[in-house]
Amino acid sequence: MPRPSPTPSPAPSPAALSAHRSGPRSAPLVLSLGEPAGIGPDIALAAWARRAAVEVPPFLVAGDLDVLAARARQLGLAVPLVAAAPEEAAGRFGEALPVFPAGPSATATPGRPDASSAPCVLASLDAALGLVTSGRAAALVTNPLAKSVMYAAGFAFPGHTEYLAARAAAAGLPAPYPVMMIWSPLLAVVPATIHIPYRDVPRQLTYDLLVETGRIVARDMVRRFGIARPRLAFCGLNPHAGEDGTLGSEDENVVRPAVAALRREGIEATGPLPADTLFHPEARAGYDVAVGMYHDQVLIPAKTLAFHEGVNVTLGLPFIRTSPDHGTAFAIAGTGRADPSSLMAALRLARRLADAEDGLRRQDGPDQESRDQGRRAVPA
Ligand SMILES: NC(=O)C1=CN([C@@H]2O[C@H](COP(=O)(O)OP(=O)(O)OC[C@H]3O[C@@H](n4cnc5c(N)ncnc54)[C@H](O)[C@@H]3O)[C@@H](O)[C@H]2O)C=CC1
Ligand SMILES: NCC(=O)COP(=O)(O)O
Repeated sequence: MPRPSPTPSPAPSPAALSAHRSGPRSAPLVLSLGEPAGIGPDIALAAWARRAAVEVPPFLVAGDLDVLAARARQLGLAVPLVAAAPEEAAGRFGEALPVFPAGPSATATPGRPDASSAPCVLASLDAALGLVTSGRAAALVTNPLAKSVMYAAGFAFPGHTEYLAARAAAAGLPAPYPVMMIWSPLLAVVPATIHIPYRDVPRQLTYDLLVETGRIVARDMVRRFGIARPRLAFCGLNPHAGEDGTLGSEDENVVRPAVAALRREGIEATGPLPADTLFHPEARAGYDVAVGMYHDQVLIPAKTLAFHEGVNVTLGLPFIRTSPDHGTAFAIAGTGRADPSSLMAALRLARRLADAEDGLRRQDGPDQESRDQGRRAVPA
């Protein structure tokens, strides 16, 4: 079988550009399908099935309806599906799971991923992105994709975080730098470096990266999360935050000056702090966001404390994007064992952030609204 090459769709859509006029408050959330051989379809169906019991905001899935229908049959879930435009989704959500048909079908069976799914994954993501940047959907929620599957098919980005920022920037939207945050009511963390090999961390951990990350986190915590003076705790890179420079130089030479620069800008930043003692309850009470130097330093405590409540939020994007904090969980795809709680938390947080953004836009007044209407949408 020829290897599919996932190609982002290039052409701008005039209809999408003008549709930004619709206000997010009236628009539903859009969920990408994610890796079809993983648990994305399972948790989308389960979230809809529990919509009344646990308050799930209306959403529609962008992607292949047949994948969802087949998974519902396999799981024995009576979830009616309806092809719908975003404008119809909220009205249909009570009776059926709305699906915005997009892209080719996938042939991979649950638990057995192969690169043939990549075009289906990417078409769903691009369609969802187009809906959110054109204002037809209020926020983007992404189901997990399998990075190795996408890489094998030629996908040139480490993950959603970097892909979405690149697409926004290519469309002329302001996307300075994408910042990954794993958020739960217990703990919010940001890895300053994201999906890179460990050996590259010290080299990529620069003063500029930390200052820019701190600025974006502080700004989004104020604007989107409503925390008036967010407290940012920066982990050290080395054991004991370098023990005054005796256990590595990065803490003194890179992290401390970056924290000082953020403080001069009025941002409440502290650090470098020893990471091993930053996550017990008393320590957590002292900050709003822990900024880690590498992925696992902060994702391990976040997922250990709140795996099923955790939400992956991308800060620094010109639109709202959330995601469950977990991956494709191939071993349990199609078995009925996938817990949809993290997806439901991602949907609820996306709704909350979109409503907050909408309120701010209204406060900013008609000038801001007309600037927003002039924004370029990322083509679906
Ligand atoms: N946002 C995204 O697109 C993400 C994608 N991934 C991708 O997922 C793939 C698998 O990654 P893993 O490291 O194995 O992590 P994983 O999160 O898929 O699985 C880790 C463990 O947690 C369990 N698990 C995960 N979600 C669950 C749920 N909703 N209910 C019950 N149990 C659940 C799995 O069965 C497994 O035992 C990789 O290809 C990775 O790239 C991982 C994280 C995020
Ligand atoms: N470990 C989190 C993760 O892999 C999520 O990546 P992304 O696809 O949201 O960029």
